[in-house]
Amino acid sequence: MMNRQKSEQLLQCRNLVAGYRIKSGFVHAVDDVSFDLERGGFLGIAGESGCGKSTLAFAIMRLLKDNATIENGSLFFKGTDLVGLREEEMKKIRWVDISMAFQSAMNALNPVLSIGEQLTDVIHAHGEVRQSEARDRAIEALKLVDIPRDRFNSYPHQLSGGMKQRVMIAMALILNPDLIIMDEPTTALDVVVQRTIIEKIQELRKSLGFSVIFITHDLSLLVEISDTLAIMYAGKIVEYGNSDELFNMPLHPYTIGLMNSFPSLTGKITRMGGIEGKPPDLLNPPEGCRFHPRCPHAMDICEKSCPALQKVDPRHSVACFLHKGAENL
Ligand SMILES: Nc1ncnc2c1ncn2[C@@H]1O[C@H](COP(=O)(O)OP(=O)(O)OP(=O)(O)O)[C@@H](O)[C@H]1O
Repeated sequence: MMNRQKSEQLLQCRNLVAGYRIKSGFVHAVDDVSFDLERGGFLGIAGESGCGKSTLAFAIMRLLKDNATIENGSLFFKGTDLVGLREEEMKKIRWVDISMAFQSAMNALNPVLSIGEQLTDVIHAHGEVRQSEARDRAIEALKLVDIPRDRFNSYPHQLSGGMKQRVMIAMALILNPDLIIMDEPTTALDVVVQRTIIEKIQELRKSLGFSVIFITHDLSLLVEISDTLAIMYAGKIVEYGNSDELFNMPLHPYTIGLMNSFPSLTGKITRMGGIEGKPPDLLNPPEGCRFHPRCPHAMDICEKSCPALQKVDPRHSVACFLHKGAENL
């Protein structure tokens, strides 16, 4: 992973459509989503619960639930479209090139296996490796996240929540992937532990060179830690771009609503608020812009037509008719 060119694209998601088939129809969880991720980059994806963040993450891993499908679009990872890959090919990429730290470490770790066994299992599952070597690599991975080797034989219940989460990160790192997807990795932890873990992730990212997609409902956290931000609303990216720029000049009324609801940059946030109403049912999303029923600036056109994500400058895009034509400024 050394000597990478900073501007090289690692992942290009194009017009991705994914969702769930249920008796009453199709749940439009990810609808025409596009974004880019550079090697070594840190993309934050924010949005309220149910807006499709986890579906997007699992679509990239090709680990969608049985009733879910990718209907359209592409996911170019190092030039290969993951969408078209057979499962055997995807198995060679999953965990090796792209790994994931799941939402809740409490449930993701196997309670009856020691953390050492769980880490070495990942290594053995992806190649012929002697037990002693797998053990050394597992201890090394634990060391990266500041877990001492004498914890190798500990069971998950013997560890604190923060330690379990760091074990999950060690597991995601163990095969030296290019991309780690983190889905609410610190949400269950208190603020101090959360901050320590995020600092650790940033430090490792700089030394090892992997890229991160960090998914959370906590936009105030993302603004601090991401290079690039994507704001999702009801299955769509409504605003996308450089984090500082988006923070200093949010354009979409939804992003502005989220920014206005920050309690503090360091305080604990339990849920995003500050916007009247609730997100739509993705089984029957509203016509036009999906945010229009909640938007304080909705115009006639917003009810009829869905605005495309358009560049307002090279590092900032928004999907909103209030900014239609802004690309010509
Ligand atoms: N197995 C399923 N069958 C049908 N619909 C589903 C299924 N799983 C998720 N959904 C729906 O898909 C939409 C997107 O869900 P998703 O979990 O991706 O959102 P999210 O933003 O990650 O939310 P959270 O932060 O709560 O995890 C929601 O409307 C959800 O109800």
